[in-house]
Amino acid sequence: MNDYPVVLTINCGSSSVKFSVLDAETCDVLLSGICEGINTEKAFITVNDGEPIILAHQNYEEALSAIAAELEIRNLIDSVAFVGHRIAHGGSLFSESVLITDEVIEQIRQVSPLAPLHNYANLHGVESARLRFPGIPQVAVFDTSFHQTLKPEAYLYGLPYRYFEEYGVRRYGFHGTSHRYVSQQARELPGLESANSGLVIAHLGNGASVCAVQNGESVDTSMGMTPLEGLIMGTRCGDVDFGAMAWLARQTEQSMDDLEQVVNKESGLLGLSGISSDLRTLEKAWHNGDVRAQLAIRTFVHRIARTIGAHAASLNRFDGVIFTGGIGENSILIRRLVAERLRVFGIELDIERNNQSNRIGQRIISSDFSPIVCAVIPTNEEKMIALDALHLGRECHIAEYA
Ligand SMILES: Nc1ncnc2c1ncn2[C@@H]1O[C@H](COP(=O)(O)OP(=O)(O)O)[C@@H](O)[C@H]1O
Ligand SMILES: CCC(=O)OP(=O)(O)O
Ligand SMILES: [Mg+2]
Repeated sequence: MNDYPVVLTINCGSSSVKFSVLDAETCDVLLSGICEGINTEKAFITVNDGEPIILAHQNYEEALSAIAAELEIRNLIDSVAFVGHRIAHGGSLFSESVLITDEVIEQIRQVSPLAPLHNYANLHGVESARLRFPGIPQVAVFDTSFHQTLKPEAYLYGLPYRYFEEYGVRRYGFHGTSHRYVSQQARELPGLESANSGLVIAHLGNGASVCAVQNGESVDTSMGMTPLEGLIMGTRCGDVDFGAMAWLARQTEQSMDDLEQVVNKESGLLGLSGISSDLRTLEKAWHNGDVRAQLAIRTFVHRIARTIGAHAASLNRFDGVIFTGGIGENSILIRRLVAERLRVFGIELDIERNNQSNRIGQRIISSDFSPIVCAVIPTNEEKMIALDALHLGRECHIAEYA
């Protein structure tokens, strides 16, 4: 290991690659950035909230090359001692983070058809990083791990039980690294300090899910066997009546593969609005009076509020609603509209608190009279990934020198 080791975290999302470089001793963030607009018409990299730089190509390979170039400029490339990767789906093979080996890569590949928008992107990140940092311990941190505490009544579908027994058809849940981080951070907020608390966390990004956390453990979540179930997302439809899909298949003679493409890539905010999957674009259109953008946003909000309400019923007590993810952290409009739909719980936002910028970090946004605390907690999946990478990576170094 070199004198000033750092850990590089790579989080390949469905439309972005987030990365961070953390000091391995102090866990201070030395550098962080994001490549956005992957698989869209314009991709760019932003480092340390600086000016965005346009990328020549809008794919993951280009994003990873740009990240490596930024490390080189800052003489950090040779200091990388551990790499941590976000992997969306670990299936039933992985219930916790693991050191990446050829066998682990093969196992991740096996479950990848269950999260096609993510796991293949995640594996791209793993393969590029292994080439670039040979011999450096690389660790996989799974979105599904935090939800291993779900009870059968929360993870089973109402299908014949033999499909679970013979084919492993069950709900797994995702965004677990984010829900884990946010639920830990929530204990720093007034009113939510108790270890005995019930939270509903809404991770609203391009992918979106709700999680019910009782006493620090995930007890229910809106995504299922794949990251398609639950909320309406950027391009994913979320819950849809299977009967409707069967009817559509017969009417339009589309194959299962065609429809899988429709529900994953052509639906959600994009499909409803016909404009964009990006909420920033839709908010502008909303303010310009675009009817389809307004319909898409209202439908998105309806589903979020309904799902938060349903998840409250999975808790023993209901203390807080926490917003996180790109939309949850930044969209004043979405938080306001969701909270208006949750008045049935007595929830009341404070307008000024809700209007505060995400730059101030975690904050309460409910009024002092709200019986349920509402808050925004900026997620930090990178920190959780780095901590797991450090832990497992150090064990690996110790074993090497033993
Ligand atoms: N200032 C903002 N106002 C409203 N929406 C925002 C803002 N910043 C980001 N978003 C939205 O956040 C979403 C991306 O969330 P993010 O969590 O980064 O996605 P991913 O799932 O790719 O990790 C996009 O819909 C984007 O429009
Ligand atoms: C796999 C869960 C998910 O939807 O991730 P994303 O928010 O990065 O798209
Ligand atoms: Mg994300």
